[in-house]
Amino acid sequence: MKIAIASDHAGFPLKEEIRQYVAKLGHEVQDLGAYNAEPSDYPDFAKKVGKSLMAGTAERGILICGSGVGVCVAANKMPGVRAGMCHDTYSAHQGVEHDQMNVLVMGARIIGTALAEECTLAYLNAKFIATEERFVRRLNKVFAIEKLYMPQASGN
Ligand SMILES: O=C(CO)[C@H](O)[C@H](O)[C@H](O)COP(=O)(O)O
Repeated sequence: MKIAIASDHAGFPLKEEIRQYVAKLGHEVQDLGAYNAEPSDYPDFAKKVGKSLMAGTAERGILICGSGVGVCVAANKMPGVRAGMCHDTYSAHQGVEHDQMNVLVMGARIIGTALAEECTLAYLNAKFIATEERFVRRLNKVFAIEKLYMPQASGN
């Protein structure tokens, strides 16, 4: 898969580990920064990953900041982005299977590298279960909210 990854300065060290891990798994990784640990602003990086998803140049995203909260809030302001902060493997795969999460968010000040890698693997291997009518029904309600409050949203 094509994976867009980004972080702010706080997420930079973990982003570097996860970038290498995702590449080792055989995915095509787009590293959208930060490229060093100089202080930076998390919305700039959330926007880069969101734009990559909206343009279709990436199928999934990974965002990392200090706690995960900042990039998660910012990314979810963009149409078509369904970002979820996951620091456990259950949420990391269930978020895709039930909710079609397309951005995995983690906090570098919260989670260690080994668990972050396991969450990343669970996320990347998971697929939305489109055969479950209730998941599709709920997702369509999410699209409806997006259409109502983000008029430019495409709904996918
Ligand atoms: O972790 C965050 C809060 O959710 C932010 O996204 C930033 O990473 C954090 O605020 C950075 O903190 P710093 O004190 O500026 O290093």
